[in-house]
Amino acid sequence: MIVIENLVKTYPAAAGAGEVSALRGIDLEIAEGEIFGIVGPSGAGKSTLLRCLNLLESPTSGRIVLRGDDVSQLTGAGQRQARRRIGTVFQQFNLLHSRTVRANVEFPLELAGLGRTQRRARADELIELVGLAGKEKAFPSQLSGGQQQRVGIARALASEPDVLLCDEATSALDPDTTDQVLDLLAELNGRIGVTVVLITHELGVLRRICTSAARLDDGRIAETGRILDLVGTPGSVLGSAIVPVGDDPSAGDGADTALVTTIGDEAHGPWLAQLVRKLDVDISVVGGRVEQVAGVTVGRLRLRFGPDVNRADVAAFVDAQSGTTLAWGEGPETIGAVTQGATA
Ligand SMILES: Nc1ncnc2c1ncn2[C@@H]1O[C@H](COP(=O)(O)OP(=O)(O)OP(=O)(O)O)[C@@H](O)[C@H]1O
Repeated sequence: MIVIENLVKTYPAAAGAGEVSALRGIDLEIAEGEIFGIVGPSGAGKSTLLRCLNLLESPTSGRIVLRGDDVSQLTGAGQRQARRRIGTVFQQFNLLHSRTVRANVEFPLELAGLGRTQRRARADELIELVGLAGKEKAFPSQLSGGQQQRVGIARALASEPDVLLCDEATSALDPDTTDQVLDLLAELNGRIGVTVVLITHELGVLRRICTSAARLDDGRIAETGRILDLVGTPGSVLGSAIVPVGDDPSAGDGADTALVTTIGDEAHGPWLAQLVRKLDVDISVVGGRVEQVAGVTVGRLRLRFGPDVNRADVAAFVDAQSGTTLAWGEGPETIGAVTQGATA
């Protein structure tokens, strides 16, 4: 659906002091029907990437290919047409306050030159789709934040885009409303098949609805993959952040420690008791967490082993369990400046 090739964006620095490299060569593929999360610390380049994707900003070099068409070098009418293929949902909703809900949703259709009857029919259909039937004549100030964001989503869908780009779309909402809006995005993805790309600093967003994700760091893609693959990859910073177990209270005392990750219901059998019985080892559990990730139960345990543990035997035992991976040591660095979020 979207192929980004060696995307570079450089800005002139303030007071003519050289250049700022916001994107340093991004390569990324987003498949049709994905809910794709892009995370990273402040200044990593998330907003710049989003502005390049919705064609508000021209890349310095590189390509953005949308369903086979290079959209990064377009200008004028071609660019305006391509913009309609990408709907954007904004953090602060960006609604027109003097217009009703219906008129807000109709706005992009007006710009596209659609007739009144068609506009109204399409707007009302979208308003119903986002769960706001009956609110057509309300003004944004008469709606809650979550309802306003539903209007923002309906408006972004008005021109039947290939992709819905969400720019921190739930950051201004409370945790319950965040969950409702995320669930709506997942429902729309399932019902109308729209590909969703979410820029976020909330790991809870990735856990709740994303199928794949990328971590941006200093203008580069530091890692990317299917969410459950990242979670099951020992050493994945993003995987560790999605299911964190906290710091090891006994770190640095020389004991053998390991992180064991279990993915899926099959993996949640009594493997720990069996491990202790089979290898006759002493194990302390010094951290743990169970989360629903992309609708699947994921568990992570931090284990501390007694002296003289045979690592090869433990690794062989864990390897033989389905959906289970093991990584020796305390785990990767934390992601930094990304919040866990209240959402499940
Ligand atoms: N218009 C601009 N002019 C100059 N530098 C810019 C401009 N926009 C962004 N930058 C710089 O590019 C880098 C990436 O910024 P960007 O806003 O894309 O990061 P971000 O990951 O979205 O951060 P945040 O999470 O804080 O919004 C930063 O160093 C920023 O200062």
